[in-house]
Amino acid sequence: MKALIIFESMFGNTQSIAHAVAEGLGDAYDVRVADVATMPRAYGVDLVVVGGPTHAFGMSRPSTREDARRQGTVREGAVAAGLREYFDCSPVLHGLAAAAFDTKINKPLVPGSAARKAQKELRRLGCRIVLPAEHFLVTGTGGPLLEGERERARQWGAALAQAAAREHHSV
Ligand SMILES: Cc1cc2nc3c(=O)[nH]c(=O)nc-3n(C[C@H](O)[C@H](O)[C@H](O)COP(=O)(O)O)c2cc1C
Repeated sequence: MKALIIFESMFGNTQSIAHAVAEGLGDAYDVRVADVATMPRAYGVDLVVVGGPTHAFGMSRPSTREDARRQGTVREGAVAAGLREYFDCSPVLHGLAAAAFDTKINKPLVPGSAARKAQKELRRLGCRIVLPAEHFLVTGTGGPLLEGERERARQWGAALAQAAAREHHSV
């Protein structure tokens, strides 16, 4: 079975979580981790996972990515496109198993989530959500990740593989 993890990441934190989720998916899947900037096609895959940084309470926009660039050194190509632009030009993904995650600042009182918005887009495209949107925390805008978040992401990936397998058997 094939899984595609599509990540958006300005400073590398969401990228790191994407790779940890890939580790968690483990042997059950042949996993490809792809930068959203390459506009990877979710064609011929059994599971798609999308992840991005929370910007201004939701998914990034060109203006928030420019803001990120003003705040630090961003990954090459990261300003050009994000999950929002990916969804805008994605074909329908009817019945595809899917899940979303984000990274966000470790401040409980700051609301909003890129993953919840991404999950809504996945549903709009016809995906079946196999696990609810998950969040991984950074200590500041540029990171680093909170201690233990990479391991938690690996566990989430493993839980995702199990949930998708249960669904697969029940249809
Ligand atoms: C312009 C901008 C807006 C942000 N807005 C939020 C926000 O609304 N809520 C939040 O929790 N974090 C916010 N953050 C922090 C990002 O979530 C954080 O930079 C991101 O998780 C780091 O991941 P990355 O290294 O993959 O880009 C914002 C960061 C930037 C640059």
